[in-house]
Amino acid sequence: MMDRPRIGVIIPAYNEEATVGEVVEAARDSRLIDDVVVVDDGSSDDTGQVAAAAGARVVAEGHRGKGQSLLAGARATDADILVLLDADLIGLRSDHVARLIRTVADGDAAMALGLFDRGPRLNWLFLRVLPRLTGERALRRDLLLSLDPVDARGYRIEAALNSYVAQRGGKVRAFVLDGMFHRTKEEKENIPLVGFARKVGMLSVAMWEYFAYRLRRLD
Ligand SMILES: O=c1ccn([C@@H]2O[C@H](COP(=O)(O)OP(=O)(O)O)[C@@H](O)[C@H]2O)c(=O)[nH]1
Ligand SMILES: O=C(O)[C@@H](COP(=O)(O)O)O[C@H]1O[C@H](CO)[C@@H](O)[C@H](O)[C@H]1O
Repeated sequence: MMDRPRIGVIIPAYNEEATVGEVVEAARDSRLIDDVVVVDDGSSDDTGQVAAAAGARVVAEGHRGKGQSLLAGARATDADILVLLDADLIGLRSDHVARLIRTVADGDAAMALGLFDRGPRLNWLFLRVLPRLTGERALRRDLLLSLDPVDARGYRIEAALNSYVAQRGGKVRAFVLDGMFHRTKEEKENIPLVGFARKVGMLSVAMWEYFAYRLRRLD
């Protein structure tokens, strides 16, 4: 019988003590997981302690940005397939994680994308019309590590992966993870306007790179 692929979960986390524990627990509840790595990206709160208490392996090497943290997590495991999860998710369930894994493990797609549940109207828009920049995805570890680290920096990594996989003819399967959403930046910041400004900054980078990557080939 062929050995089954080893499955690793990589969770980049920057000051996510409020939610990282539940995300780790949802990942560990899925019997398919061999390794859960939280990359503490220089948090000033108890993110690392909360993640370790929930049963994750914690990698902490200072603050680098989201994309660089995901790559550090991918290098810290020998899993064949990786599930990438944000640390600020609310309502994540083990069956959500299992669906992401099975989509790739069963050969149905090279990359699976799990989108927030924003309600029927917005779900259609985010699934069918808008760039699918979700942080919840599954793909082979060697595919992620073959992306040029320059293209993986910060918030551009999702846009880069979308183009990188598409340019290689890889199939992408996207679906809504019912009932799942996240703590928004407005909720994370003491001053909601600061959170909104951070969100605009993040989306500006992601959207700029999304269109830039569509215009050039990623090696
Ligand atoms: O410099 C950063 C910025 C973000 N993140 C993590 O990347 C994920 C998504 O980031 P964010 O929450 O800023 O994006 P949003 O969820 O608002 O789209 C979260 O787990 C963050 O903790 C990180 O590890 N380092
Ligand atoms: O899901 C999305 O379309 C965007 C924006 O979601 P919100 O407007 O913050 O609810 O959030 C994603 O964008 C970032 C940049 O690509 C990713 O890093 C985040 O993980 C992802 O949540």
